[in-house]
Amino acid sequence: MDGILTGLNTAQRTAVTSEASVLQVLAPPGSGKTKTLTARVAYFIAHRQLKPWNIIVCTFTVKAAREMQERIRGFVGDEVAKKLKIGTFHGIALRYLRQYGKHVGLGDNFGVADTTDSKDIVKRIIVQTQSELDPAAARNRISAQKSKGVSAEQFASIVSKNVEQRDFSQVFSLYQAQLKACNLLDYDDLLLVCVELLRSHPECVANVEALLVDEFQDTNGVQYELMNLLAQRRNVITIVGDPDQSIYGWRSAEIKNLGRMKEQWSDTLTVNLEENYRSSGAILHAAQKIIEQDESRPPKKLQATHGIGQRPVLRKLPQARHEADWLTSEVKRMRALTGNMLELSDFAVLLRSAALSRPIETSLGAAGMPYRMIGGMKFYDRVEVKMLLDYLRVIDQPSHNEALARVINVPSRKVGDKTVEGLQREASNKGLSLWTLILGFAQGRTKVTTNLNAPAQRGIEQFVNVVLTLQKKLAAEPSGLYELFAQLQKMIGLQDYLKTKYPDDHETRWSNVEELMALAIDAQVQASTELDREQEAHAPAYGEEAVEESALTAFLANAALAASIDEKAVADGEKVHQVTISTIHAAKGLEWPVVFIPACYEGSIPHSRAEDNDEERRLLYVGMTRAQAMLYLSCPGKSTRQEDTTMSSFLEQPGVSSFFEEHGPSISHAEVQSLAVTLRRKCPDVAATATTTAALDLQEDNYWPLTGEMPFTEAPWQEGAHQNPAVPVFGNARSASWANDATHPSEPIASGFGFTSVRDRFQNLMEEQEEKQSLKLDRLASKHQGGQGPKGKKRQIEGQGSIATFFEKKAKTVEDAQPVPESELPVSLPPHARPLRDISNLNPKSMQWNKPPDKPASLLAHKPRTAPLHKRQPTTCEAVSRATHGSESRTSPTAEVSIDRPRAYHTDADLRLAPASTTSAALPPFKPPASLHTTSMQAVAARGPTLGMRRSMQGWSARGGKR
Ligand SMILES: Nc1ncnc2c1ncn2[C@@H]1O[C@H](COP(=O)(O)OP(=O)(O)OP(=O)(O)O)[C@@H](O)[C@H]1O
Repeated sequence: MDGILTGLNTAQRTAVTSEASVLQVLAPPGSGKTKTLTARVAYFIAHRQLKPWNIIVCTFTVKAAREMQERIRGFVGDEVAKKLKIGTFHGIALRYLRQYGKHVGLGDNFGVADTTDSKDIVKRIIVQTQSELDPAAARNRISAQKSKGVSAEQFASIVSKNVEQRDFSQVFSLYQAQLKACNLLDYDDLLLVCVELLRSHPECVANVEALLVDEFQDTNGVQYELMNLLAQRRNVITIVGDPDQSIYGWRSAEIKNLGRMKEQWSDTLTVNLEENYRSSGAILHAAQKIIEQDESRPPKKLQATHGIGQRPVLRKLPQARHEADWLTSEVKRMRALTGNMLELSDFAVLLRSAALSRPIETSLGAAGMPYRMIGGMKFYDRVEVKMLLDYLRVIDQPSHNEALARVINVPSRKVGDKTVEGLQREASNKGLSLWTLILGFAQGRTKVTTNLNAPAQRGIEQFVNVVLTLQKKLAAEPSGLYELFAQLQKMIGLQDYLKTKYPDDHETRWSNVEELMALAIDAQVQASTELDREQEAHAPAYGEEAVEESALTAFLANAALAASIDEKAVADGEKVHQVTISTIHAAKGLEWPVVFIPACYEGSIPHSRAEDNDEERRLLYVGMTRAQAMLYLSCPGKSTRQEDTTMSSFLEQPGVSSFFEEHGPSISHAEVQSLAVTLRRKCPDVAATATTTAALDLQEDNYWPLTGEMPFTEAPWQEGAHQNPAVPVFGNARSASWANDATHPSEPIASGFGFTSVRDRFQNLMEEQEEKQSLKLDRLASKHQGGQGPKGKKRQIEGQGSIATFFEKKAKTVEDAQPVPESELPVSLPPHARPLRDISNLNPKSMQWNKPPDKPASLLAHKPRTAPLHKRQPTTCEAVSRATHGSESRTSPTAEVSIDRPRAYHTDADLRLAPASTTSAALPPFKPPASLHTTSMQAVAARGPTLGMRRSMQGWSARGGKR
C-alpha cells in the first residue's frame, strides 16, 4: 500500500483508494491525473486482488499507453504490467476484433487502413464517380459520421434530395464497399465494429473487472459507447480528464460525455485535484486568466506548488520572420544567462498549425540549432518507411489494392500511373482485386484489356515475382520478419534506389529503413510472447481458441496505429539536444521547461476556420500549461503571408497584459537558482554563468522595440550596425528588406544627434520607457491598493522603445555591476517545502516576482542597467504574498517561510500564519519528492513498447550486436 500511495496528496489518495464503482477524477493540467490513474490500477491489483488481464486502461495516444505501462511497471513489476490491457481505444478494439471478429463476419486476416489509405480510396472514388466533392473534406465528413455512429446505410436512408448530400452518400457507400472488398477496416471502423461485436456478444468482455480511461474529455460518441460496453459486466469505471483541455471537438470529441456519464450512473463520485506540480505560479496565473474568459465554465480552484517564478512574456515583433529571429535569439540568450543549465531540448515551440513552422525552422537552421518536429513529418509518414510498409501489406494481404498501386512501380518498373489506373479500373469492373488481375496476367491465365507495352509487362512480372517469393518465404518462416525485410530490400535494390533518387539525404533515409528493420526484430520477439498473454487474458471469459495472428499482420496493424503519433525523434533514446517544434494538439500531455507560442494573432489563434472559439481558447490554455518555468507568447505585426495582423482577442481582454512582461526576462543568478529548483537541476555557479553571459552579443531582449516596430539599427544608413556588440546578428542581412517595410518610418534618421553607438541610443529609450512605465504602474497600483504604493511592478529593461520616442533623449552611461560571491545569493525553496497557492481569485497586482525588491545592486552582475532598481520596503501584503509563494529571497527581513515543515502542513491557512525565519545553513539539501516523475520529451524518448512493439529507435548499426 505504502509504495502505491507514497508521494500522493490527499485528493490523489482519495481517488486512488475510492470504493466508488464509477469515479471521475477531474483536474487541471499538471495536477497528476495520469499519476493518479496509474496508482489506481496498481491499487486495484495489489489491494482489490483484481487480475491484471481483467483490467483495461484506455489512453488517448499510443505514446501515452507506453508511458502508462512504464509507470505501472514501477509499481507492480514487469510481469504483471505486461498482462494489463493498455492501449488506445483503437488498439483495444483491434485486440478484440482479432480475437472474436469472426462473430461479426470479419475474416481472419483483415487489415487496417491508415489515414493515407482512406484518403487514396476516397480520392479514387471521387475521380471514378466524377463527383465534385473535395476529397479531404469528404474523407473527414465520412469519419465524422462514423464517429457519431452513423453508417453509410443509415446516412443513405436519411439523406434528403439535396444533390450534394446524395453525392456524398454515394461516396460514403462506395468507400465502405471498397474497404470491405479489400478486407480492410479504417480507424473509425475499428471502434464501430467492436461496438457491434460487444453488443451482440457481451460474453467477450465478461471477464473485465475494471476499466480506466485517461484524457476522457477527448472521447467521442463511439468511444463512449465502447467504454460502456467494455465495462458492461461490472460497471467499474474510472475516468480522468479536464474539460478545460478538451481540444478535439473538431474530431467529434464530446465534452458532454462527462455529463452523460453522471446521468447514466447517478452514484458517480467526482474527485477534484487542485494542486499543480508542473508550472511556476506566474505561468499558472496567466493561463488561468485566459481560460476564465469562458464564462460558461464553472470556476475551479487551482493551487501552485512551485514558486511564482518568471512572469510570462507577451512580445510584439514586426513580422513573422523577425518573430522567428527573436525566438532564436531568446533561446540563445536564455541558455547563456542560465550558464547552459538549459539544453536545447528544454525548449519547445508550440504552434496552432504546422504551417507556421517554416520561418522558425529557417531561423533555427540559420543559427545552427538542431530541431525536431512533432506533429509534422512523422516517422511512419516518411516516404521510404511508407513504401516498405506498403510492400509488406501487399505480401501480407495482396487484396490491399491501394498499397499495391502505390508500390507496383517503386522502384521504377516502367509501369506508369496511367497503366496502374487502367488496371485498377479493369480489376474493379471485373470484380477482382488488382492483385488477382496482375497475378493471372503474369501467370498467363488472364488476358487484360488495359494497354500494356512490353516493358510494362515485364515490370508487372517482376513485381509479381517479388511478392510471390516473399510470400513463400513468409509461409516457410512466419515469424521471420527481419529475414523478410532483408530479402525484400535486396530484391528491390532499395539502397541503390535511395542513393539515385535522393542523392542529398539517402543516408538519413537508409537509417530510417534500418530503424524499421530494428522494429521488426522487436516485434518478432514480442510476437512469441503475445499469444500466451492473449490466451491467458481471454480464456476464462470465453473459452475458445485464440486466433493466431502472424507476426507480420501484428506488425502492420501496430504500425498503422502508431502512425498517428510516433516520430522517430520523439522516441529517440539518443542524447541529441534539439529544440522541439510541435503543434499544440500534438503537445497534449507533455511538458518542457521553456515554451514559446508564436503567431498569437486573430486568425491563427483563434483560427479563422475554427467553429468553436472556446475550443481555440482551451487550445491556447493547453499550450501555455505545457511550460514548467518560462513561457513566451508572441505576435508579429505581419503574418508569414505578409498580411497585417491584430493580437489574439484572448490576449487583448482587460487585465490580461498585467500577467505578462513585454520582453524576455533579465536573469540574475538568484533567478537561475530559482529556475534550478523548479526544474530540479543543479544550479551552475556564478563564474560559469558569467562566462556564458559575457559571450553573448545581446544580454537583454532589447533589440526589437517593444512596440512591434522595426529596430532602427536596421536602417539602410546604419552601416555596420551588426558589428556593434549590442546588436544580434541574425544570419541574413535585414537592411534590404527593411527599406521596403511599411512599418518603418520613411524619413531618414539624421545623424546629427551626437550619439556614439546604437547601444547608447537604446539606453536613452530605455530610460524614457522606464520612467513612463514606472509612473503608470505606480498610479495603477496605488489605485488598486488604496495608495499603499506600487505592487507587482514590472521588471525594467534597458534599450526598449519605439523609434518615435528616440529623438527626445540623450545617451546615458551604463552602470557597472560587480559580481557577488555565491554565498551571498538568496536561496529559493525546494518545491516540497513550498507553500501552496490558491490562484482562483487572483489579483495580478498582488503577485510578487522572483526579483526581490531589495536585492542589492551588486546582484545584477553582468547586467548593464541605465536606471537603478527602485528600492522600497515591501508592504504587509507583499510580505504575506512572498511568504506564501516561496519564491522570494529568503533574506527578506519581513517575510519568510519555514522550509522544514512537512509538505502536508502547507495549507493556505497555515501559511498565512507561517512564522519563523531560516538561515541558508539550515536549508536541507534539495531532494525532489519521491513520487516525482516526468512527462517531458526526454522521458518519452527513453520509453519503450508501443502496442506490442518496442520502439527503441537506435540506428541499426548501433544495434549490430543483435544480429
Ligand atoms: N503528488 C505529487 N507530488 C509531486 N509531483 C507530482 C505529484 N502528482 C503529480 N506530480 C508531477 O506533476 C507532473 C504532472 O503530472 P501528470 O502528467 O500526471 O499530470 P496531468 O494532470 O496528467 O497533466 P496534463 O493534464 O497536463 O496531461 C508530473 O511530473 C508528475 O510527476
